[in-house]
Amino acid sequence: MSLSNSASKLQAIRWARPRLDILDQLLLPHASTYIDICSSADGHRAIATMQTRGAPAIAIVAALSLAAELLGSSREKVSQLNTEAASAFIEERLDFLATSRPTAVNLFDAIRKLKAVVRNAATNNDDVVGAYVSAAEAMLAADVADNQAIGRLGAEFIRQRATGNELKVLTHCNTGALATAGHGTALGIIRSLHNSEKSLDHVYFSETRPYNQGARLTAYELLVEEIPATLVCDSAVSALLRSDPSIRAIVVGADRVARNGDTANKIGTYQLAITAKFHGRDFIVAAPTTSIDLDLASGAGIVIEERSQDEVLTTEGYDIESVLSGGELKRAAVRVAPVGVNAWNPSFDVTPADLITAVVTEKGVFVKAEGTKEFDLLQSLANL
Ligand SMILES: CSC[C@H]1O[C@H](OP(=O)(O)O)[C@H](O)[C@@H]1O
Repeated sequence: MSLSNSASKLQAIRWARPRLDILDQLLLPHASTYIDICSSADGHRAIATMQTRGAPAIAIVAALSLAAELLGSSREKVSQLNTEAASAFIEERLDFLATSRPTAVNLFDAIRKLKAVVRNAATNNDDVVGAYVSAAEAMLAADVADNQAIGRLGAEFIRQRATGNELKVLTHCNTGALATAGHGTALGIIRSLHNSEKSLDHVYFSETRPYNQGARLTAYELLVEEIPATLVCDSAVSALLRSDPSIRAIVVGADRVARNGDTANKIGTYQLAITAKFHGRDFIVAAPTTSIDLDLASGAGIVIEERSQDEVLTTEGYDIESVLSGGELKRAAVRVAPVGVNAWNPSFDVTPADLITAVVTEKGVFVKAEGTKEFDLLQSLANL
């Protein structure tokens, strides 16, 4: 069964039952190479090494990696188990996949839902593998639909609030087709703005040190989509906002949104929210409801992934000679900071709800009640 999940020219995840391929994002933008993911072990490794990344994509690759395994290498073994043992095997594999990265809630939301599907199938003595694979495939399709809804709703929201003749926005990290099953969240809003009556004049995007999701991945997506855009250093954003009043909004993704709207996202997001507030610009979080953690009252409890100090002490690039000569693409880490210096390298930070203008989901655009500093996303979703 082949599912078309591309809502843009780029497709980070390719699923054609029983085969899963992902775009190796460690090699982008200089090489576009798909790699086979045949098992939950392959899926775990691809997520942990960030060959695939982005909150929604992490969940979908995890789910489909186990589907590929159940239809492939583990098919024979699982077929000889009774329903209860097969269900237990699937749950054990899902618990393993849950250890791949800690911050994006989408992974844990997907695992919770998939376990419920399998337990239900086991209770009814149904085909647990078939039920699992169908549920994982449904997540792939749902994410594309969610992102297109986020794009449409977010674009409408920004256009309604835009003043002046020009509309420009800024985004951080990568939240596009490379971070999801297609179209994207924050970058999905930008795609929708660009595609609708060409109402978007320009996009600025930050390099997003130290992993450079912006300079490598968002740059690649915007070039492929031919969206007029300019790359800026993370440290240049405040000066840019001060110099260009037509930048009306900063739009970012999310890895985990708490009930009150506090949002964990790529490191650097918090200071973007501060500068947006100072310069009187909207700060918009784009996130599917699979990124909202309703069990979390605020952002205080969000686990922030710490990555190696090396990412800060060096600058990751590519052996440009081998790139230019068409040779094997090699990533090259050039040491910048002196040996012996310490570094602090959290992969995410938490932006307080007070600094967020709106949370755009596939189910609606949520804003804070007049005079309040926090959202009530539980109530907002319940009121739909
Ligand atoms: C829609 S992707 C959400 C989120 O994921 C990215 O993190 P990473 O590249 O480390 O997986 C970034 O925080 C995006 O905003």
